Amino acid sequence: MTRQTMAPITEPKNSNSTILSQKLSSVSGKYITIPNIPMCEKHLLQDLDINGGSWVDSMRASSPTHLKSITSLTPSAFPLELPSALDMFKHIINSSKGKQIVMFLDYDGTLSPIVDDPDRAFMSDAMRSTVRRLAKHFPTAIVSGRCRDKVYDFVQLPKLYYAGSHGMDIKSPANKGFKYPKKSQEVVFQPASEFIPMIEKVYKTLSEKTKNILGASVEHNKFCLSVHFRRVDENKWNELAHEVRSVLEEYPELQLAQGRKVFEIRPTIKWDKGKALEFILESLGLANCKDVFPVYIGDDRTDEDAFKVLRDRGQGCGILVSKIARKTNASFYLQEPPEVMSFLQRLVKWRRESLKRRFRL
Ligand SMILES: O=P(O)(O)OC[C@H]1O[C@H](O[C@H]2O[C@H](CO)[C@@H](O)[C@H](O)[C@H]2O)[C@H](O)[C@@H](O)[C@@H]1O
Repeated sequence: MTRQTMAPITEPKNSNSTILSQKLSSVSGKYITIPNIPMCEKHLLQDLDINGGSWVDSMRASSPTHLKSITSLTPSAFPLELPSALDMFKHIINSSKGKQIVMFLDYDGTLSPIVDDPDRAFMSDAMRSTVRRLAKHFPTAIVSGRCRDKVYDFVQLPKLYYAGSHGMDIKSPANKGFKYPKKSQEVVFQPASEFIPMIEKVYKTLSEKTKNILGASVEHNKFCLSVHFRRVDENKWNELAHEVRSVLEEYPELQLAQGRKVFEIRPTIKWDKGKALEFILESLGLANCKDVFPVYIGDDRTDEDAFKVLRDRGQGCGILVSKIARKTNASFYLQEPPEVMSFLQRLVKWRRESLKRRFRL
């Protein structure tokens, strides 16, 4: 199944990737258009093991309190034995030698702590100033499930790429600053724009159907929706999942994924945070470059698509933010946002020192 839409441009890396290879081109100075972003297989509640009884287990599994922490596990019990990105900092830096580092940062749970109220997931001033300094040295993108405007309001830094709605809404900075490659282009990219009326309709229906479930909330993320159950009593999860499933059965064009105590509803197009990463590299003129070192830091299941892209490309590294042992395509872990901040600060420090050495300042 294919659709006519705006899309990028990267060479398929494997048979699953059906994005057409096409040179970046500009329409109206800003938009990139190519036909045919394919639809992907629909995932519904049953795909999440949420059918017949086991779906509450799946909802429960998105709660760290039900899982073992990395530190409580012996290495052999933690199959991937991920090393800490802080412990491996020198190794990461050595691997990036002679390459252009490009930073990709998830927002919730990576730059800001997970909190009960999604509207109050503020990042600290210290984290903001760390990201500001980071972006002075490396092209930097925020990649989030939230809608782009909302994540921008939280981050408030103009010289970054922002990829909202799980990568379905990408905008480059107007004024990039000197750290961006000369070849980079200004882009706005929205591959799911035709789904806006449908998302609007489902938002209204789901808000209505869940309004009597105490603590449930539906967040409108423009090209996708988040149904939150962090504040819903566990004995109401069954009812909530039933409502979500009954609505989505009417919309075969929408699929469901699960994040951290949240159902993520999005169009069934083959577009995700991994594709967003590739798109941004392409718009920076770095997609086919061997000397690029993308670093993607994220905590969510949706970030796995980006980790996998890096693993498949054999470039850069994925860093999972988690205190919880889980299967991942990331190469390293950091435990929580404060560790993310330490890692980013070390990166800035290392970069400043190497510039000083180079220019003997
Ligand atoms: O891709 P991200 O930036 O990580 O966004 C994923 C979802 O994050 C938000 O929800 C999560 O964080 C909330 C605030 O800490 C928390 O209350 C919720 O339980 C988490 O799932 C955001 O509200 C969603 O819209 C994003 O899709």
